[in-house]
This record gives sequence, C-alpha cells and structure tokens, in this order.
Amino acid sequence: MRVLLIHSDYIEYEVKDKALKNPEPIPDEMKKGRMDEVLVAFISVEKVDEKNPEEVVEKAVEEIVNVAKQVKAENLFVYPFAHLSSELAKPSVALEVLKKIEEKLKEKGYNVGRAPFGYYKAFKISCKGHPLAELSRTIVPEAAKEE
Ligand SMILES: NCC(=O)N[C@H]1[C@@H](O)[C@H](n2cnc3c(N)ncnc32)O[C@@H]1CO
Repeated sequence: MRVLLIHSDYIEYEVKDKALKNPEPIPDEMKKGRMDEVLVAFISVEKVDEKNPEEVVEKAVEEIVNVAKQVKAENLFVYPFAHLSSELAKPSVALEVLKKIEEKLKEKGYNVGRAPFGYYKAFKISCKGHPLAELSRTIVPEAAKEE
C-alpha cells in the first residue's frame, strides 16, 4: 500500500465519471464533498496487500493516526487514488481495505470522510506547506517481507 498524506486547509471533490464498470454505488450527496482543516490520505492499495488485508489496514490506521497526532488534525479524509503504484490490488479488495481504514479511524474518534471509489473525480486541495504537511508511507504485510 502507498499512502500520500497531505495536511490541508481543505479538500473538495466532485465525481465526474465512472472509472470502473461497477464503481461503488453512492447516494447523490456523495457526488460532491468538502472537508476543512483535514489530513488527507491518498491511498493506492497494492497487489501485495492481498496477502494480508487485515494487517495492512491496521498498519495504515497506525501510520495515519501517528501523523494526525503530530499535525494535530482531528479531521481525516480517505481518498482512493490508483496513481501511486503500478501494482494495484483488484478493486474488490481495495474497496474493502479503504472502507475498513475509514471505519477504524472513526472508531478511534476522528471525523472521517471518504471519496467515492471507482470514479474519475475533480478535486481541489490546499496544502498547508509546513514541514510535516507532505508525507508518504509504504505499507506491506510481514509475509511479503520474507520473500
Ligand atoms: N483518482 C481517480 C482514481 O484513482 N480512481 C480509481 C479509484 O477510485 C479506484 N481504484 C481502483 N483500484 C484501486 C486501488 N487498488 N487502490 C485505490 N483505488 C483504486 O477505481 C478508480 C479507477 O482505478
């Protein structure tokens, strides 16, 4: 899994078109969204994550929470982003992993938004520009490290 973390004044998105034959079904209110004072996590779920999705969910949540505490962000935004890797997990696994990350971050008390999965989206983001405002993380299951 590849994660790009951007501490932002805001992020806003608008769904434009289907990018998969069967994108995530979404209600009209999810076709546009905005979150302010937010730590955005652009996430590419990778093929290697299929070896242990539960483990990469836990590790991703840990990494995102660590950064959220450092930058004092209470709002988090999970953004499905298929452009950080050339070895993507299949959509069914990726969607489940992203939903689980969202769910576990909420369980930890954060306000969590998520952009719809399987669509082309226009988005605007305002990076805060401080030294910890742009970070990236690579997360792999332990099993993959032994190979
Ligand atoms: N920016 C627009 C976009 O990326 N659209 C992507 C994601 O929303 C989602 N998607 C598919 N596979 C994955 C994956 N492995 N990880 C994350 N998202 C995925 O499906 C779209 C087409 O790849």
